[in-house]
Amino acid sequence: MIGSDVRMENYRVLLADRMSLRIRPADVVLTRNAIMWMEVEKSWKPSAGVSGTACWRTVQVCEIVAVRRTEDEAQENTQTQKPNWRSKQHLLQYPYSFTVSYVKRSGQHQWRCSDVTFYCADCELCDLWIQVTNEQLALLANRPKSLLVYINPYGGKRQGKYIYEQKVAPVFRRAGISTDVIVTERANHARDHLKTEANLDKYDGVVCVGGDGMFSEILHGLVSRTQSDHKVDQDQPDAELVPCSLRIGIIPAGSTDCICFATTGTIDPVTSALHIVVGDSQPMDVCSVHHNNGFLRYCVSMLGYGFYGDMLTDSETKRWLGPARYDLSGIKTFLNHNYYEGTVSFLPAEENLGSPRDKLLCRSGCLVCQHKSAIKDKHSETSEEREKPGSDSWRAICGKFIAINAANISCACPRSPKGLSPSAHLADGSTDLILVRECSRLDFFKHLLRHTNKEDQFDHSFVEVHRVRKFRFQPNHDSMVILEQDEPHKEGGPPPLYSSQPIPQFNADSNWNCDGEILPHTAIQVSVQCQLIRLFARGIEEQQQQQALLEEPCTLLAFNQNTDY
Ligand SMILES: Nc1ncnc2c1ncn2[C@@H]1O[C@H](COP(=O)(O)OP(=O)(O)OP(=O)(O)O)[C@@H](O)[C@H]1O
Repeated sequence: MIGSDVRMENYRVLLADRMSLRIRPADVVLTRNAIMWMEVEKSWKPSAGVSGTACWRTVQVCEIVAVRRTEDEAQENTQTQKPNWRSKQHLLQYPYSFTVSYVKRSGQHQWRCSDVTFYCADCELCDLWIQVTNEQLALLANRPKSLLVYINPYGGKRQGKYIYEQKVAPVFRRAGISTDVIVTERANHARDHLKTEANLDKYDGVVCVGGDGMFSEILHGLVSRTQSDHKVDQDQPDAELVPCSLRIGIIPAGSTDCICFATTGTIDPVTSALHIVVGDSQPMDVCSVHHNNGFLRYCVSMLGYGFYGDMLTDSETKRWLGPARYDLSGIKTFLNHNYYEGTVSFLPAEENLGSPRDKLLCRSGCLVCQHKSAIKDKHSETSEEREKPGSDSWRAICGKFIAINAANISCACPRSPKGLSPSAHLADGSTDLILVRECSRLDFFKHLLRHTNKEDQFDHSFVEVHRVRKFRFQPNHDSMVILEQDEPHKEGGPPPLYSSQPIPQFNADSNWNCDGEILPHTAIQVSVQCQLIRLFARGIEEQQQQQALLEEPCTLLAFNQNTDY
C-alpha cells in the first residue's frame, strides 16, 4: 500500500496551466516526477473544446537539466529574427517566459541538452513555475553540486581542454554545478593530488577528462585515498577494501575510451556531461592485483597474459607508430604463436546469477548486478574460510596457454563489438576468466575471428571460461616454451622445437597486460572488489528502452478542455 501511495503521490499535480508554446496555446502540467505539455490545435475553440486525441510530451523531472527565465533571450530573438505581426502580438499577449532545459535522446545512446520555452501572460505565474520546478529539482539528492575536474591536455588528439571548455563546462554552468578545474602538468599528477592533497569533503564527485589511462590514474588516486583514510592496508591481498564515496565522471578525450563506452554505450562528451548533471550512479567492480604480499595495480577492464601481454609489450616499442602499432603488434604476436606453461587456480563465483555463456548482456538496470548488490553484505565467517586459497572451493588448472584473460567487463569496442566476454557484468562481483590452451594457429585465428561475428567464441575444445571471484597464476619457470610451431606436440610425435635451440630473445614468461599497462610480475593474485567505485553513468540502455525514450514518451490522451488535472 505504501508503494502505491508513493506512486500516486508522484502523479499528484503540482501545477497545471494554459500557456503558450511556439505561438500556440499549450496546456502544461507539472507533477512530482514529470513535466508534460500539449499544444492545443489551431482549430481549438474555447467553447467547443478539441475533439479527437492529442499528444502529451513528457519529460521526467529527473531528466530536467535546469529551468530559468527567458525574457532576455526572447527579446534577443525577436530583434534578430525580425518578428512578424503574429509573433509581435504573441509577445504582447505573453510577455513572460521560462525555459526548461532537458535531456533528449538523439539515437545510438547519445544525449543532447534540448530547450523548451513556455510563454505566460502574467509574471507571477511564470515565477511560480520556475520556483516549483526548481523545488522539485532540489529534492533530487543524487545530483552533484560541486565537482573536482582533472583534464589531461595530452590525451588522445590533445583536445581535452577544448572539449571540456566548449562542450562540457556550458552544460555544468547551465545546471548550476560549481567546479574546480586542474589541468595536469605531468603523468600521475591527478593520482598524486587525489591521494594526498585534494580536499575531497568539498566535492560530490571527481571528473576525468581524458582516456582510459587518465581514468586509471583517477581510480588509483581515489581508491588509495579512501583506503588510507580508513586505515586499510592495500598490500594485503585479502583485505576488504572500502568503497569510494565520491562518484567518478568520465569525459572521453583519449585514444582509448573503453570504460566510457562500456558504461554509457557511446563516446560522447556531451552525453557524459549530462549523465553527470542528472546524477546517475553506476557501481563498478575493480580487481586488485597483488604479487606475494605487495599491491601491484587496480584493474577495471581486462587482464591478459600470453597473447594480449605479448602484444602490449611489443607495441610499447612502437609508440612512434601511433594507434597503428596495435595492429602491427597484433599480427606479429599472432604469427609468433607463443604459449606459456603455468597453473591457474580460481574461486568460482557460485552465488552469482548468470554465467559467461548465458548471452545475458549487462544493460541499464541489470538484474544480475542488482542481485549481487542485494546479497553483497551477507558475508559470513564460513564463507571467508571457503574463500581462502587451498580450500575445497578453489579449482586449479595446469597447462600450456596461448592466452589467459580476465574480462571484468565485456570490453566491447568498435573493433570488437562483442568484446572479450560479451556477457561479463559491470558490477556482479566477478570476472570472466578465459583460458585459451595450446592449439594450432588456424584454430586460434578462428577463436579471434569469433570476437567479431555472432558465433560463440568460447565454443572451442581449447577454450574454457569461468566466472570467478578470485584467481591466481603461477608460471612454470622450468617449462620450455614452444615457439614458432603450428601444431601442439603430440605424445610420441617428433620432438618440439624447444627454446634450448638457438632462438633469439627467448622468454619463458609473458607479461600481464593490466588495463593497457605492463605488470612487473608474472605470478599474481587477483581479487574482485565488488562495486568498489561508482561512475556517473547508468549502463547501456536497451535498444527498446532507448527507442521508447527517443520518441519522447508521448502519452496519448483524449483531450477535454475541462480536464480536471
Ligand atoms: N600533463 C600530462 N603530461 C603527460 N602525461 C600525462 C599528463 N596527464 C596525464 N598523463 C598521462 O597520459 C596517459 C595517457 O592519457 P589518456 O588515457 O588520457 O590518453 P590516451 O590517448 O587514451 O592514452 P592511452 O591510449 O595511451 O591510454 C595517462 O596514463 C596519464 O597518466
